[in-house]
Amino acid sequence: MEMNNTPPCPNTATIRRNPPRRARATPLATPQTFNLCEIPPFPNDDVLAEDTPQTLTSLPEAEADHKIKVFLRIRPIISPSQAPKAKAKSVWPQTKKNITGGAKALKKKSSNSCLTVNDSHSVTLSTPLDLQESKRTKSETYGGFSHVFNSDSSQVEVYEKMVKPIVENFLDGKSEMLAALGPSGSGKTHTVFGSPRDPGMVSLALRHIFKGTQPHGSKASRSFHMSVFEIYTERGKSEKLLDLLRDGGELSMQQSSVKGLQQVVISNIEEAESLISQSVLKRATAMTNTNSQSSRSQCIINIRHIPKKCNGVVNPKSGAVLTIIDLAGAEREKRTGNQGTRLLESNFINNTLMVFGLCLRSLLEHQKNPKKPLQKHFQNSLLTRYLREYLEGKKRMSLILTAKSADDDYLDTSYLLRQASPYMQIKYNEVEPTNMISKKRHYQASSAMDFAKPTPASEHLKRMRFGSGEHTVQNDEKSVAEVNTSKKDASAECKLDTSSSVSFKPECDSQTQSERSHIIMRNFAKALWSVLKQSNSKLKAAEMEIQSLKESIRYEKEKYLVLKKEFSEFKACCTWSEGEVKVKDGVVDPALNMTNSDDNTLKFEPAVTAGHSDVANAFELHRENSSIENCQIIESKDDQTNDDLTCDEAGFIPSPPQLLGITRRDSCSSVEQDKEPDWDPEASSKPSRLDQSDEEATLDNSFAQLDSEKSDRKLQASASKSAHHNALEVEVVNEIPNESSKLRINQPDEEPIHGASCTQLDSGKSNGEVLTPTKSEVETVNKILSELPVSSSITKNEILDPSSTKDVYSTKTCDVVGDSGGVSSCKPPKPKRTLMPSSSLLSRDFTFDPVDETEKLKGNKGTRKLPADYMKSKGSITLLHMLKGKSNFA
Ligand SMILES: Nc1ncnc2c1ncn2[C@@H]1O[C@H](COP(=O)(O)OP(=O)(O)OP(=O)(O)O)[C@@H](O)[C@H]1O
Repeated sequence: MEMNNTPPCPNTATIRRNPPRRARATPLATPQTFNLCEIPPFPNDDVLAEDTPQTLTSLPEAEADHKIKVFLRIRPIISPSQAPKAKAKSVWPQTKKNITGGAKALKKKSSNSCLTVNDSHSVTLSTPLDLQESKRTKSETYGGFSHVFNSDSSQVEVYEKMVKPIVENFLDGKSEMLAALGPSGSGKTHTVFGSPRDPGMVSLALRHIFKGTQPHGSKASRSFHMSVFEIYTERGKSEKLLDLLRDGGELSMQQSSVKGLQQVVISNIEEAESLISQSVLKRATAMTNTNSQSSRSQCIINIRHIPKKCNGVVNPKSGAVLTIIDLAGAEREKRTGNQGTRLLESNFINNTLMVFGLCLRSLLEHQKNPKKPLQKHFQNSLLTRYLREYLEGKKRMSLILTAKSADDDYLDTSYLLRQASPYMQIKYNEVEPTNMISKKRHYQASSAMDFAKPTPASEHLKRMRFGSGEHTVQNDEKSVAEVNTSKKDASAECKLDTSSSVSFKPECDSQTQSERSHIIMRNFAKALWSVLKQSNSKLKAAEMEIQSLKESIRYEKEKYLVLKKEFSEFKACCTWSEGEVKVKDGVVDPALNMTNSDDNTLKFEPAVTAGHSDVANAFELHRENSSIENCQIIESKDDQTNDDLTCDEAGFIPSPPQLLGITRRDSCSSVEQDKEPDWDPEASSKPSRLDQSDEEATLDNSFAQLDSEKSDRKLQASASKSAHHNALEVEVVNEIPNESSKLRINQPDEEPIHGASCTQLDSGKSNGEVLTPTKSEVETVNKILSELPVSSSITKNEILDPSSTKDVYSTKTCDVVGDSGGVSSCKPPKPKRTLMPSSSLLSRDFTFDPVDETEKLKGNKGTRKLPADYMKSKGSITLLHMLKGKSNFA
């Protein structure tokens, strides 16, 4: 139906008013003389600012700043009667467009609007009545626009809200791109270029640029260059580039760079508007059914700032490019009715716009899902190749969507909104820093000067470029063309002397060195600052850890104090009385401290420790009148620590080996522990017999008990003592049969020969069997007694009768001591400071044969059990041997 109503495409003709194109001569670059100015201070504050720009600005604003801005402008509905008027007013220089044809072609439009502005950021697209049957939805709402300009919006309003921020960013050194996108006749060209009476964004931006630079006197420090070119198709065969500036010709593109593009220096608004009007006249346009002056090409306007060198330092506030693109409108064949060349142009335009949209869609999908690779759609058209960095999100880009709101334009508007509204979600991947842009431009300009004849200095400059790649090289070439174009302009500030030979002044070298140093220092400061931040975070973490450790230490200290207090309280619970040790809770620390009281009673101050609950020791050492020394040690069978006992010099000092010599009830007596040691006279009066078999049995029993009750250490010590004296027992019995006044010195782990304790042991084993000395022993004893000069009081029976009240050895000891010390023979010698073991008592009076078996025993020191053959008779033989030695000594 629409096809039938569409008028046939008029015979349109593309008119170009530009002069014939001819090849330009290869430009020669010349060194540029730069004015020296003051070096800006190093931005320490900016580099070392603690707050990043993201933190300074609010998050939504910062996030929005890194997204593509999409604006929507709704063209007013133009009635057919207004069309000629509008046509007459809109175009600056009237071209030879087929105005009449276009006017005729203008179809009578519906006055109904399908597009309603909800607010400044959203619109609602309503389906026209004639299409509601075929459409599922009656209306669609599109939101998220940076701003929606309704049909009443003026150019100035659009500029203020859309382009002005872009221009300000451009003046601040940020590259920006603004592209007008929409269907044919929607007002793209009107928005971009406008008319002399109603100038568009380009003119307003130029006015802003020069208005803003003039008051600051920045004419000397800022230089703006402009280049305008178009991408068109010639009969739909191929894409071509055309420089729209005067004397501009065909251009070529390598990668993403346009070769041979003129860049004209513009110093004021008049010059700039003159260039713009010339470019518009030169641009290819044609009359279609939808637009009497439809653009047939993609027009690209670049306003670039080439920074001037000031003492070799680029002004960081400069160096950016503002790109404004007036895209050709998408056309539907049904609407335009294009045929022939127009149809080919229409296909080219639509294809270019499709590639443009594919690039943006691929970028959006790639950003949503990084695993999805970024498609290289940009390679499919010159436009997208040129805009590659923008379409890859590396530079800032804004889109102005122009839409027609009439019901007849519903399909075009719906397609535009559905296609372009997702673009507002695109983010900039990496935006070139301001300073880097300026430096890059500077290097491009520097390279342009050295283009004709590369010198070592120029090679040095190339090496200094950041992110150097083919694109940079191409930009250099582009800059060469631009710079060489600008030299033709008389008003250019930096005129290039083409006649002069190419040379690189040392000044430039020093300038580049200074710039390089500047960049290095800035980067170093940034790196240092990042390191400091990391260190600061680590330091904070370490401080937190230290704090937690302090807390734990404090807790442990408190715990320690509580335990200490409990310990002191427990210690206080242990009461001590003279001459005895009372243990509470059954815990006594075997590490006893002994003190000598005034009444010569040794007190043991046990240190109570945990883990000894089964220990119940009571030691009592009592000394009376310093003449009689009684020592009684009551030891439980669980005692395992009596070898730790010590004694001060004033009294009895039971060194560990000595204590081992004290009679141990568990080994030599059957009396129960925890009782006052009872001396069983009956047991002591029992006849004992020195029998080898019994001795062996007794020894075995004794060792067996020791093995089960004593530690290895004590056993070794005992064995050592027994090795010296081989089972001696000395017992001093007072006249008064007081058990507490008994002094027993016994080697429990050695072979007991005489005495009550031995009787006890023997009784346990032999069941009362009477032991009778052998004949050889009797003879030996008689012989010895006969040789002893001081043993008149000792009879054979006393020696051989173990049941005698007086211990033969005790008596013998008394006699010996009495002889040597002049003390009564019935009393023991004055107490020594140390309690010598039984072996010591004998060894101090007896001289031993060096070839004694004791030496042999040393080899068995530490063994639990002596050889059987050795143990059989050594006890008695050793005793006799010692007695013999004593007699020899005497
Ligand atoms: N906002 C507007 N106010 C008044 N007139 C407008 C407005 N927008 C567009 N026009 C008029 O509409 C007509 C078409 O506009 P324009 O040529 O700018 O469309 P276009 O999108 O550039 O079309 P094409 O893509 O075919 O070049 C022009 O005569 C223009 O003056």
